[in-house]
Amino acid sequence: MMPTEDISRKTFPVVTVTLTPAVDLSFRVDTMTPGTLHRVKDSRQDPGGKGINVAKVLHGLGVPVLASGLAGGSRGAWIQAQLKAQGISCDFLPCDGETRINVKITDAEGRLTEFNAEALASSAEELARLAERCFDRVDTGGWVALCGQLPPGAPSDWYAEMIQEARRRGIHTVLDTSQAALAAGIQARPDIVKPNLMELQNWSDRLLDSEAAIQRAARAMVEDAGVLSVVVSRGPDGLLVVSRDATYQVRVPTVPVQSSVGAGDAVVAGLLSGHYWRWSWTDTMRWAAALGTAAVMQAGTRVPPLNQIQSLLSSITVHREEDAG
Ligand SMILES: Nc1ncnc2c1ncn2[C@@H]1O[C@H](COP(=O)(O)OP(=O)(O)O)[C@@H](O)[C@H]1O
Ligand SMILES: O=P(O)(O)OC[C@H]1O[C@](O)(COP(=O)(O)O)[C@@H](O)[C@@H]1O
Repeated sequence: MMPTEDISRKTFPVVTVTLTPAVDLSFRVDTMTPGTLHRVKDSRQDPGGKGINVAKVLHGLGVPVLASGLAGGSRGAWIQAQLKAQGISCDFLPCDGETRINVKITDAEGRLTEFNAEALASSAEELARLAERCFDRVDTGGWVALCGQLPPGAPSDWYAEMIQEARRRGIHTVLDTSQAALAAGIQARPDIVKPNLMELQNWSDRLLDSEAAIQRAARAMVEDAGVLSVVVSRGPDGLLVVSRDATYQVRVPTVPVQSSVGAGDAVVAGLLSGHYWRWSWTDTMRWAAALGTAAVMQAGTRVPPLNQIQSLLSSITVHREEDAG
């Protein structure tokens, strides 16, 4: 019998945190019409939740990663069993209750309709234990990816506290969340924030109906809050990347869409892998956009194959727009 890996002492260059995991149930239908019967063409079930998706992609790329978080019930056990079967190291604390199911429906035009159920509540003790275990397992100089909404019961500044503690320990952070957790989290100045357009719009409390408005909102995140880099994912319009001294537009090709679930998580994995390999920022942005675009070409949240990611790179453009300073 193969000895099982003892991960209790091992540290990793990247640890992902998923407080709100889910079993993602993905359906493909021709058209979505409320109030009618839909015959499902394809269906699949994936371990889901933003940090879990980031870990799956990083592992697929060969970047050592630990998926951590909270998971409850038989679905929580299923998620961990699936990750372990794929060879992904995980460290989830058990919590009371049954992990949610999120339903994702993609129509023939690639449009996604999502039903995300309420996540399990977590207690202050569980969150404190998780924070401690997460920091025990990340390399100094490594990265913690704080991904997804906060569960009921968590204070809205939980990510902000994690970011501050990470900085004290010499650990970098990437934040991918929404609503109050995003507003509080950016005040703690993570290294990277990855909002999608809707999350940026909610944060800025303005209609982002022009290129100039989108850029102003992203720049405000950098200048008002002090975030180092804001990477705005814009679906088929690629990425807008704003840092202190520059703004970049990353344009992606038109591709056939199987499912856009997890595309943003693939972008986060792309940013982390570029940092892990010490690539230039331009190469990292191009790679992250290629991962997002390759992800939409897969059913559910299947990890895109390397050759597909590589074949997209030449059709992705990175354009530096301006020097702000
Ligand atoms: N229809 C699409 N065609 C090509 N690439 C896409 C498409 N939708 C998303 N992507 C890629 O995936 C990335 C993340 O997508 P987005 O939908 O903005 O993220 P999120 O899942 O966070 O909402 C985009 O920046 C882009 O690279
Ligand atoms: O924590 P939230 O905001 O409910 O999101 C959870 C969902 O996000 C996902 O991670 C997908 O995220 P993205 O499409 O934004 O990359 C799903 O796997 C999961 O069902």
